[in-house]
Amino acid sequence: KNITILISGSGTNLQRIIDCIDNGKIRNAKINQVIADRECFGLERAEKHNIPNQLIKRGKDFYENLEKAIPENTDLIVLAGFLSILKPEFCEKWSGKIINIHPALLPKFGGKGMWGHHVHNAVIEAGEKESGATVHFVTSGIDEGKVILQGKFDIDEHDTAETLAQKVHQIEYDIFPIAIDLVLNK
Ligand SMILES: N[C@@H]1O[C@H](COP(=O)(O)O)[C@@H](O)[C@H]1O
Repeated sequence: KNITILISGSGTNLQRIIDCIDNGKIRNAKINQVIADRECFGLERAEKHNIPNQLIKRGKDFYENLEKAIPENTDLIVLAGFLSILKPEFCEKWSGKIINIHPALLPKFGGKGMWGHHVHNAVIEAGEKESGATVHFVTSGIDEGKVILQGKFDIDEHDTAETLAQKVHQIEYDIFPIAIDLVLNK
């Protein structure tokens, strides 16, 4: 099965997915394309692994170009730290075939502007006792799609947005491959 991965950043989740396809943790999967919406290190990871990759800059025609760039034979679109909001028409066309990872325990701390340290700061300011990550289906409602898998941990009194980000990443590296394998091989 072919998966297309959309990224915007350093691509540590992309790297984890590449490694888990190589080690068989994710079965029956092949990355047919990596697409970034900005210059980022994730593209270098794809290049290093000889995975077809391209940069589609935001701005005029971004969504048209993105639509055209998704290979016809794609079975699943995986958002791995992709920061552009997908248009409702795109989400409907690929309904049930797009998943995203979010660095918090949805439905809390989701929605517009809730990404990166903004999320972790909000979790700390709210005095939450636990945090984690969520893999969910993507719909036109930002971070509202059906949850596939979550992983969590207890927040300790010394945690900061930085330490939360690191702990959340570890959770992401555990649950994302399992969720992708689940969706692909159901
Ligand atoms: N949406 C969020 O963006 C981050 C991307 O990290 P990376 O995979 O590019 O390292 C991840 O924490 C993900 O939850």
